Amino acid sequence: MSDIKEYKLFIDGEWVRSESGETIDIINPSTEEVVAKVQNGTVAEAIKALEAAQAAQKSWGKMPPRKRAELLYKLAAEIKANADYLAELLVKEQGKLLKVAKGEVAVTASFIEYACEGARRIEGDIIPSDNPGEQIWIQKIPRGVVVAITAWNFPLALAARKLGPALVAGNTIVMKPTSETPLATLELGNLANKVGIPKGVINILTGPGRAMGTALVEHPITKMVTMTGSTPVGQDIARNAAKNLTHVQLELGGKAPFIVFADADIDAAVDSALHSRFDNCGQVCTCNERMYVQEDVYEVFMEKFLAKTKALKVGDPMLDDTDMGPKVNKSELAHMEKLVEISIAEGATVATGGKRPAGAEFEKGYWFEPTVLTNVTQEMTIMHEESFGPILPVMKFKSFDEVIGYANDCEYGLAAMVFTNDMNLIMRCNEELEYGEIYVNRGHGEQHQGFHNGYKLSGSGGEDGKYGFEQYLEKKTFYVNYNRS
Ligand SMILES: NC(=O)C1=CN([C@@H]2O[C@H](COP(=O)(O)OP(=O)(O)OC[C@H]3O[C@@H](n4cnc5c(N)ncnc54)[C@H](OP(=O)(O)O)[C@@H]3O)[C@@H](O)[C@H]2O)C=CC1
Ligand SMILES: O=C(O)[C@@H](O)[C@@H]1OC[C@H](O)[C@H]1O
Repeated sequence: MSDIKEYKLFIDGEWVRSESGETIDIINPSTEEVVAKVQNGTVAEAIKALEAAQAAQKSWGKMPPRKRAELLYKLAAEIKANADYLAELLVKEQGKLLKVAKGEVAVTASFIEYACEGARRIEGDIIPSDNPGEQIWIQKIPRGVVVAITAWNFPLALAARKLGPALVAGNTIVMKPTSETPLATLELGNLANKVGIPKGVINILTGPGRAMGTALVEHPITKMVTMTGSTPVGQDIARNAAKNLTHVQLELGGKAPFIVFADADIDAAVDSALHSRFDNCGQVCTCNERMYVQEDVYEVFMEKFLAKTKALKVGDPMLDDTDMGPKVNKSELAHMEKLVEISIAEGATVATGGKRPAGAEFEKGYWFEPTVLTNVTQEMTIMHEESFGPILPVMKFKSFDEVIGYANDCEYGLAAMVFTNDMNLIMRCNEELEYGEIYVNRGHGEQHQGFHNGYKLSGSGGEDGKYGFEQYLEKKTFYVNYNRS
């Protein structure tokens, strides 16, 4: 009897095996071992989950928001109570460092708790009409059934980022985590049952994104799709959602510029640049994807930065002194190797890294060295294509206008990072950088009360904070005429 756990589909509060009779292997990126199996769900099961969510939404949406929040606070508490188990599951399925996985579990709970704080802030409007004896009421109501489709880099946190506001607002949810890293997300089903969240409010499916995802997006029961993932898939979802003009919220790819002006605190900039590129093996949507250093400080900056990059310890993500784990899968590793090959062919120099690390411990697993590329030009592929991995091209620049031109020369518009102590420069960057999220004198890292909002091909709608919460609510306008003389 295999001791590899087989997860089932979580539909209407029950765990069910897929009618497909097929499963998907979940691979540990550090060892290439199969750590679990999940159902290769079918379109019919996707529709069954939507129907369960629709049925449950009728009573869930009528529950006082505070009552909904009480249940979700309990879910957050259970997530924290199972932090070690969930963190180790994330390490096994995604390869992230245990210390980062523990952080992800904490953020998962806090995403839900933050959403719960909004339960008593679902506010509408009462507006005087132009007509005598008449009022205009604008009410905020749940949309209905929300479909949440998530990526593999922070799978549990991304699920909670959507589940929290969706459910507090009175919607029910069908979640389709990525086939790469669904395990920790599936565990939310057990915790939901444990705290008494009614059957059908949360449904969790696994199966091929293209088939199952499309079925979920196109179905008329679906009243909103919230998705985190790549730009091509986000565009696919937008096209498919158009069939029913379903509301979409898309958090997609990025190519964040990291700009260091001559007056910057160099040591602070070096540390932020290092973590904003190599944390989570560079698999963060707001990562420092390309760096621009003003020529006056380029040498001193690069000497410090390369020394710290070379000192990063790649290895077993379960060990506390490890700085970077593996890429999530084989194809992502191949993408790293391809990007380095293209960069060299286009004239770049590998200042450090650029290949799989040597050593017996790296024979299995999707390992790649922290890599810095110099002698790059703005026209090179690496300055435009998202790597979403531990590869950092660095360029010198002379003037403000030059670097702003480089930074905005991009099809993405999610995040940018700027280091300078000159307030005039800070305000000019704020005005001229075409990015939805700008970090000044610090590395990346959103906060729940902010607004995670990508311009251009980085997304549409944005999430987090009060503006993200609003997306989960529909508005109903009510003209009340009592002018009866
Ligand atoms: N802006 C942000 O906040 C973030 C952006 N990202 C971006 O995500 C990308 C990496 O994540 P990755 O998981 O590879 O992204 P993908 O776009 O490949 O997949 C994202 C999700 O979409 C599903 N999916 C795939 N095809 C379809 C479809 N046609 N219709 C509906 N759903 C579909 C996938 O399922 P399956 O895996 O089963 O195919 C997965 O659950 C990077 O580009 C990164 O920049 C990542 C994190 C945050
Ligand atoms: O999705 C990402 O890459 C980031 O938004 C990341 O996801 C959850 C964490 O809180 C964010 O840093």
